[in-house]
Amino acid sequence: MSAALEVRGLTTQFSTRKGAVTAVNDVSFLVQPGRILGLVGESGSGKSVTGFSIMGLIDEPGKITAGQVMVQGTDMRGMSLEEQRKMRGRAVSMVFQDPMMTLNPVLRVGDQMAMAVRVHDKVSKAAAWDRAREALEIVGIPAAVERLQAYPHQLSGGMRQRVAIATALLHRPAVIIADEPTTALDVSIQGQILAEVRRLADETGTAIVWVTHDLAVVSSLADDIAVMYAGRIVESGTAAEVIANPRHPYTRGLIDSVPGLHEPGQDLPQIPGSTPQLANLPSGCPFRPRCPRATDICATIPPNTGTEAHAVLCHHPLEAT
Ligand SMILES: Nc1ncnc2c1ncn2[C@@H]1O[C@H](COP(=O)(O)OP(=O)(O)OP(=O)(O)O)[C@@H](O)[C@H]1O
Repeated sequence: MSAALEVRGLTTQFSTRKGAVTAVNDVSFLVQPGRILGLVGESGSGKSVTGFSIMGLIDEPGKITAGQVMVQGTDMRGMSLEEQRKMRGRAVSMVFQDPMMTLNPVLRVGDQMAMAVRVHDKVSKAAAWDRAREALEIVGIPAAVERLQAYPHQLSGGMRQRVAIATALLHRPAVIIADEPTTALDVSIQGQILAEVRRLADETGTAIVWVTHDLAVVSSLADDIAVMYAGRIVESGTAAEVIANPRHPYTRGLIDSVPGLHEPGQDLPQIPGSTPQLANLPSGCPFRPRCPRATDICATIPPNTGTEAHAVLCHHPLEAT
Protein backbone atom coordinates (compact mmCIF):
# COMPACT_ATOMS: atom_id res chain seq x y z
CA MET A 1 0.00 0.00 0.00
CA SER A 2 1.33 3.51 -0.83
CA ALA A 3 2.05 5.98 1.93
CA ALA A 4 -0.60 8.72 2.29
CA LEU A 5 2.20 11.23 1.66
CA GLU A 6 5.73 10.70 0.50
CA VAL A 7 8.06 13.65 0.01
CA ARG A 8 11.33 12.92 -1.77
CA GLY A 9 14.24 15.31 -2.16
CA LEU A 10 11.98 18.37 -1.94
CA THR A 11 13.98 21.55 -2.52
CA THR A 12 12.53 25.07 -2.55
CA GLN A 13 14.50 28.22 -3.24
CA PHE A 14 13.77 31.94 -3.04
CA SER A 15 15.63 34.46 -5.11
CA THR A 16 16.65 37.37 -2.92
CA ARG A 17 18.89 40.41 -3.30
CA LYS A 18 21.68 38.33 -1.78
CA GLY A 19 21.18 35.54 -4.33
CA ALA A 20 19.19 32.30 -4.20
CA VAL A 21 18.49 30.92 -0.72
CA THR A 22 17.46 27.31 -0.18
CA ALA A 23 14.63 27.36 2.38
CA VAL A 24 13.85 23.65 1.96
CA ASN A 25 16.88 21.56 1.18
CA ASP A 26 16.53 17.96 -0.06
CA VAL A 27 13.74 17.13 2.39
CA SER A 28 12.36 13.57 2.40
CA PHE A 29 9.83 11.87 4.66
CA LEU A 30 6.75 9.74 4.50
CA VAL A 31 3.51 9.60 6.45
CA GLN A 32 1.37 6.47 6.53
CA PRO A 33 -2.45 6.66 6.76
CA GLY A 34 -3.67 7.54 10.27
CA ARG A 35 -0.24 8.67 11.45
CA ILE A 36 0.76 12.13 12.63
CA LEU A 37 4.18 13.51 11.73
CA GLY A 38 5.41 16.41 13.86
CA LEU A 39 7.60 18.71 11.77
CA VAL A 40 9.54 20.73 14.35
CA GLY A 41 12.26 23.34 14.52
CA GLU A 42 12.95 26.94 15.50
CA SER A 43 11.52 29.90 13.63
CA GLY A 44 12.99 30.15 10.13
CA SER A 45 13.98 26.48 9.88
CA GLY A 46 11.77 25.93 6.81
CA LYS A 47 8.74 24.16 8.30
CA SER A 48 6.07 26.39 6.76
CA VAL A 49 7.80 26.54 3.38
CA THR A 50 7.84 22.73 3.41
CA GLY A 51 4.06 22.72 4.06
CA PHE A 52 3.36 25.29 1.36
CA SER A 53 5.59 23.41 -1.09
CA ILE A 54 3.62 20.20 -0.50
CA MET A 55 0.42 22.16 -1.18
CA GLY A 56 1.88 23.71 -4.35
CA LEU A 57 1.42 27.17 -2.80
CA ILE A 58 4.87 28.61 -3.50
CA ASP A 59 4.78 31.85 -5.47
CA GLU A 60 7.47 34.11 -6.92
CA PRO A 61 10.18 34.81 -5.78
CA GLY A 62 10.00 31.20 -4.62
CA LYS A 63 10.28 28.04 -6.69
CA ILE A 64 10.34 24.31 -6.05
CA THR A 65 13.55 23.35 -7.81
CA ALA A 66 13.64 19.60 -7.16
CA GLY A 67 11.86 16.66 -5.61
CA GLN A 68 8.58 14.81 -5.63
CA VAL A 69 5.40 15.07 -3.57
CA MET A 70 3.53 11.78 -3.82
CA VAL A 71 -0.03 11.70 -2.44
CA GLN A 72 -1.31 8.11 -2.27
CA GLY A 73 1.37 7.17 -4.78
CA THR A 74 0.60 9.94 -7.32
CA ASP A 75 3.24 12.61 -7.92
CA MET A 76 1.54 15.99 -7.58
CA ARG A 77 4.46 17.79 -9.16
CA GLY A 78 4.00 15.80 -12.35
CA MET A 79 0.41 17.09 -12.71
CA SER A 80 -0.97 20.02 -14.67
CA LEU A 81 -1.98 23.06 -12.59
CA GLU A 82 -5.65 22.17 -13.12
CA GLU A 83 -5.09 18.62 -11.87
CA GLN A 84 -3.17 19.97 -8.88
CA ARG A 85 -6.02 22.34 -8.06
CA LYS A 86 -8.46 19.42 -8.01
CA MET A 87 -6.14 17.39 -5.83
CA ARG A 88 -5.82 20.21 -3.28
CA GLY A 89 -8.75 20.32 -0.93
CA ARG A 90 -9.75 16.86 -2.04
CA ALA A 91 -6.73 14.61 -1.41
CA VAL A 92 -4.58 17.03 0.55
CA SER A 93 -5.68 20.13 2.44
CA MET A 94 -4.18 22.67 4.79
CA VAL A 95 -5.05 24.27 8.14
CA PHE A 96 -3.36 27.57 8.96
CA GLN A 97 -2.38 29.23 12.24
CA ASP A 98 -5.04 31.88 11.65
CA PRO A 99 -8.43 30.22 10.98
CA MET A 100 -9.56 33.38 9.16
CA MET A 101 -7.19 32.34 6.34
CA THR A 102 -9.82 29.63 5.70
CA LEU A 103 -13.04 31.28 6.90
CA ASN A 104 -14.98 34.04 5.20
CA PRO A 105 -16.17 36.56 7.83
CA VAL A 106 -19.35 37.54 5.97
CA LEU A 107 -20.78 34.05 5.39
CA ARG A 108 -22.46 31.71 7.82
CA VAL A 109 -20.29 28.71 8.70
CA GLY A 110 -22.77 26.33 7.07
CA ASP A 111 -22.96 28.32 3.82
CA GLN A 112 -19.22 28.50 3.38
CA MET A 113 -18.64 24.87 4.29
CA ALA A 114 -21.42 23.80 1.89
CA MET A 115 -19.82 25.91 -0.86
CA ALA A 116 -16.50 24.18 -0.17
CA VAL A 117 -18.21 20.79 -0.54
CA ARG A 118 -19.80 21.80 -3.83
CA VAL A 119 -16.52 23.03 -5.38
CA HIS A 120 -15.56 19.39 -5.90
CA ASP A 121 -18.80 17.44 -5.48
CA LYS A 122 -22.01 18.17 -7.37
CA VAL A 123 -24.38 17.39 -4.50
CA SER A 124 -27.53 19.23 -3.37
CA LYS A 125 -27.29 22.12 -0.91
CA ALA A 126 -29.02 20.03 1.75
CA ALA A 127 -26.55 17.17 1.28
CA ALA A 128 -23.64 19.64 1.43
CA TRP A 129 -24.96 21.10 4.73
CA ASP A 130 -25.24 17.57 6.03
CA ARG A 131 -21.60 16.88 5.15
CA ALA A 132 -20.65 20.12 6.93
CA ARG A 133 -22.53 19.04 10.07
CA GLU A 134 -20.81 15.64 10.02
CA ALA A 135 -17.39 17.31 9.71
CA LEU A 136 -18.12 19.58 12.70
CA GLU A 137 -19.12 16.53 14.72
CA ILE A 138 -15.88 14.71 13.79
CA VAL A 139 -13.86 17.53 15.37
CA GLY A 140 -16.00 17.43 18.51
CA ILE A 141 -18.10 20.57 18.03
CA PRO A 142 -21.22 20.34 20.21
CA ALA A 143 -24.59 21.52 18.85
CA ALA A 144 -23.21 21.36 15.32
CA VAL A 145 -26.53 22.28 13.67
CA GLU A 146 -26.62 25.59 15.56
CA ARG A 147 -22.94 26.31 14.86
CA LEU A 148 -23.63 26.01 11.13
CA GLN A 149 -25.95 29.02 11.42
CA ALA A 150 -23.28 31.18 13.09
CA TYR A 151 -20.96 33.72 11.52
CA PRO A 152 -17.24 33.20 12.32
CA HIS A 153 -17.12 36.26 14.65
CA GLN A 154 -19.80 34.66 16.84
CA LEU A 155 -17.46 31.76 17.64
CA SER A 156 -14.54 31.62 20.08
CA GLY A 157 -10.96 31.35 18.72
CA GLY A 158 -10.80 27.64 19.57
CA MET A 159 -14.17 27.00 17.92
CA ARG A 160 -13.11 28.90 14.79
CA GLN A 161 -9.99 26.75 14.54
CA ARG A 162 -12.11 23.59 14.89
CA VAL A 163 -14.33 24.84 12.07
CA ALA A 164 -11.21 25.43 9.94
CA ILE A 165 -10.06 21.87 10.68
CA ALA A 166 -13.55 20.55 9.88
CA THR A 167 -13.47 22.47 6.58
CA ALA A 168 -10.15 20.84 5.72
CA LEU A 169 -11.85 17.49 6.39
CA LEU A 170 -14.88 17.97 4.13
CA HIS A 171 -13.53 15.89 1.28
CA ARG A 172 -12.01 13.26 3.57
CA PRO A 173 -8.49 14.10 2.35
CA ALA A 174 -5.73 11.52 2.60
CA VAL A 175 -3.45 14.18 4.07
CA ILE A 176 -3.86 17.35 6.14
CA ILE A 177 -0.99 19.80 6.54
CA ALA A 178 -1.55 21.77 9.76
CA ASP A 179 0.69 24.82 10.21
CA GLU A 180 0.83 25.80 13.93
CA PRO A 181 -2.99 25.71 14.22
CA THR A 182 -3.10 25.75 18.02
CA THR A 183 -0.20 28.10 18.76
CA ALA A 184 -2.44 31.14 19.32
CA LEU A 185 -4.88 29.28 21.59
CA ASP A 186 -4.76 28.92 25.36
CA VAL A 187 -3.31 25.73 26.73
CA SER A 188 -6.53 23.98 27.76
CA ILE A 189 -8.25 24.65 24.40
CA GLN A 190 -5.06 23.55 22.64
CA GLY A 191 -5.13 20.29 24.65
CA GLN A 192 -8.75 19.60 23.66
CA ILE A 193 -8.05 20.23 19.98
CA LEU A 194 -4.94 18.02 20.04
CA ALA A 195 -7.03 15.21 21.54
CA GLU A 196 -9.65 15.63 18.79
CA VAL A 197 -6.96 15.63 16.09
CA ARG A 198 -5.45 12.44 17.51
CA ARG A 199 -8.88 10.80 17.48
CA LEU A 200 -9.52 12.08 13.96
CA ALA A 201 -6.32 10.49 12.63
CA ASP A 202 -7.08 7.22 14.42
CA GLU A 203 -10.70 7.01 13.32
CA THR A 204 -10.59 8.37 9.77
CA GLY A 205 -7.10 7.24 8.72
CA THR A 206 -6.19 10.80 7.65
CA ALA A 207 -2.43 11.33 7.68
CA ILE A 208 -1.41 14.60 9.32
CA VAL A 209 1.72 16.72 9.09
CA TRP A 210 1.67 18.93 12.20
CA VAL A 211 4.04 21.89 11.81
CA THR A 212 5.11 23.40 15.13
CA HIS A 213 7.99 24.93 17.05
CA ASP A 214 6.61 23.29 20.21
CA LEU A 215 8.22 19.96 21.03
CA ALA A 216 5.91 19.47 24.01
CA VAL A 217 2.93 19.47 21.61
CA VAL A 218 4.64 17.02 19.30
CA SER A 219 5.60 14.66 22.11
CA SER A 220 1.96 14.33 23.15
CA LEU A 221 0.44 14.23 19.65
CA ALA A 222 2.76 12.80 17.01
CA ASP A 223 3.67 9.26 16.03
CA ASP A 224 6.75 10.40 14.15
CA ILE A 225 9.03 13.42 14.29
CA ALA A 226 11.16 15.21 11.73
CA VAL A 227 13.39 17.95 13.15
CA MET A 228 14.35 20.75 10.74
CA TYR A 229 17.33 23.06 10.90
CA ALA A 230 18.30 25.57 8.21
CA GLY A 231 16.05 23.91 5.63
CA ARG A 232 17.15 20.32 6.24
CA ILE A 233 15.77 17.47 8.27
CA VAL A 234 18.50 16.80 10.79
CA GLU A 235 16.83 13.98 12.72
CA SER A 236 13.79 11.78 12.17
CA GLY A 237 12.23 8.72 13.70
CA THR A 238 9.31 7.70 15.86
CA ALA A 239 8.33 10.39 18.37
CA ALA A 240 8.89 8.05 21.30
CA GLU A 241 12.38 7.16 20.10
CA VAL A 242 13.49 10.70 19.18
CA ILE A 243 12.20 12.25 22.43
CA ALA A 244 13.62 9.49 24.65
CA ASN A 245 16.87 9.14 22.76
CA PRO A 246 17.72 12.23 20.68
CA ARG A 247 20.93 11.73 18.72
CA HIS A 248 21.42 15.11 17.03
CA PRO A 249 22.91 17.76 19.36
CA TYR A 250 20.29 20.23 18.05
CA THR A 251 17.40 17.92 18.99
CA ARG A 252 19.01 17.32 22.38
CA GLY A 253 19.20 21.11 22.88
CA LEU A 254 15.56 21.59 21.85
CA ILE A 255 14.38 18.89 24.27
CA ASP A 256 16.50 20.26 27.12
CA SER A 257 14.94 23.69 26.69
CA VAL A 258 11.32 22.45 27.07
CA PRO A 259 10.19 22.57 30.73
CA GLY A 260 7.88 19.51 30.54
CA LEU A 261 10.47 17.32 28.83
CA HIS A 262 13.46 18.42 30.83
CA GLU A 263 14.68 16.45 33.84
CA PRO A 264 13.22 18.17 36.91
CA GLY A 265 15.43 19.98 39.40
CA GLN A 266 17.97 21.21 36.84
CA ASP A 267 18.45 24.59 35.17
CA LEU A 268 16.70 24.95 31.82
CA PRO A 269 19.51 25.30 29.29
CA GLN A 270 19.00 27.19 26.02
CA ILE A 271 20.78 26.48 22.74
CA PRO A 272 23.39 29.26 22.41
CA GLY A 273 23.26 31.58 19.40
CA SER A 274 20.45 31.85 16.86
CA THR A 275 19.35 30.25 13.60
CA PRO A 276 21.72 31.16 10.77
CA GLN A 277 20.80 33.41 7.86
CA LEU A 278 20.08 31.18 4.86
CA ALA A 279 21.97 33.61 2.61
CA ASN A 280 25.02 33.26 4.81
CA LEU A 281 25.22 29.67 6.05
CA PRO A 282 28.39 28.48 7.78
CA SER A 283 30.53 26.00 5.84
CA GLY A 284 30.09 22.28 6.49
CA CYS A 285 27.34 21.61 9.02
CA PRO A 286 25.08 24.68 9.48
CA PHE A 287 24.59 23.86 13.19
CA ARG A 288 28.36 23.82 13.84
CA PRO A 289 28.74 27.33 15.38
CA ARG A 290 26.13 26.45 18.05
CA CYS A 291 27.14 22.84 18.58
CA PRO A 292 28.93 21.58 21.70
CA ARG A 293 30.26 18.53 19.81
CA ALA A 294 31.65 20.28 16.69
CA THR A 295 35.17 19.42 15.49
CA ASP A 296 37.24 20.37 12.43
CA ILE A 297 35.42 17.97 10.10
CA CYS A 298 32.12 19.76 10.83
CA ALA A 299 33.55 22.97 9.32
CA THR A 300 34.63 21.34 6.09
CA ILE A 301 32.36 18.42 5.20
CA PRO A 302 28.54 18.59 5.29
CA PRO A 303 27.20 15.52 7.12
CA ASN A 304 25.05 12.90 5.39
CA THR A 305 21.90 11.28 6.68
CA GLY A 306 21.94 7.56 7.25
CA THR A 307 19.16 5.30 6.04
CA GLU A 308 18.18 4.00 9.50
CA ALA A 309 14.59 4.36 10.75
CA HIS A 310 16.00 6.77 13.36
CA ALA A 311 18.11 8.91 11.02
CA VAL A 312 20.49 11.69 12.06
CA LEU A 313 22.41 14.25 10.00
CA CYS A 314 25.54 14.66 12.12
CA HIS A 315 29.25 13.72 12.18
CA HIS A 316 29.18 13.22 15.95
CA PRO A 317 25.72 11.99 16.97
CA LEU A 318 25.02 11.25 20.61
CA GLU A 319 25.29 7.61 21.59
CA ALA A 320 22.23 5.44 20.96
CA THR A 321 21.03 4.15 24.32
N1 LIG B 1 8.88 35.02 0.39
C1 LIG B 1 10.13 34.73 0.80
N2 LIG B 1 11.20 35.36 0.27
C2 LIG B 1 12.46 35.06 0.64
N3 LIG B 1 12.78 34.12 1.59
C3 LIG B 1 11.76 33.49 2.16
C4 LIG B 1 10.39 33.74 1.82
N4 LIG B 1 9.59 32.94 2.56
C5 LIG B 1 10.43 32.22 3.35
N5 LIG B 1 11.71 32.54 3.09
C6 LIG B 1 12.91 31.96 3.74
O1 LIG B 1 12.59 30.67 4.20
C7 LIG B 1 12.99 30.54 5.57
C8 LIG B 1 12.10 29.54 6.24
O2 LIG B 1 10.82 30.09 6.43
P1 LIG B 1 9.63 29.29 7.11
O3 LIG B 1 8.47 30.25 7.19
O4 LIG B 1 9.42 28.00 6.42
O5 LIG B 1 10.19 29.00 8.56
P2 LIG B 1 9.45 28.31 9.76
O6 LIG B 1 10.36 27.24 10.25
O7 LIG B 1 8.07 27.89 9.35
O8 LIG B 1 9.40 29.48 10.80
P3 LIG B 1 8.16 30.14 11.55
O9 LIG B 1 7.84 29.19 12.66
O10 LIG B 1 8.69 31.45 12.03
O11 LIG B 1 7.07 30.28 10.53
C9 LIG B 1 12.92 31.95 6.12
O12 LIG B 1 13.80 32.15 7.19
C10 LIG B 1 13.37 32.79 4.94
O13 LIG B 1 14.79 32.85 4.90
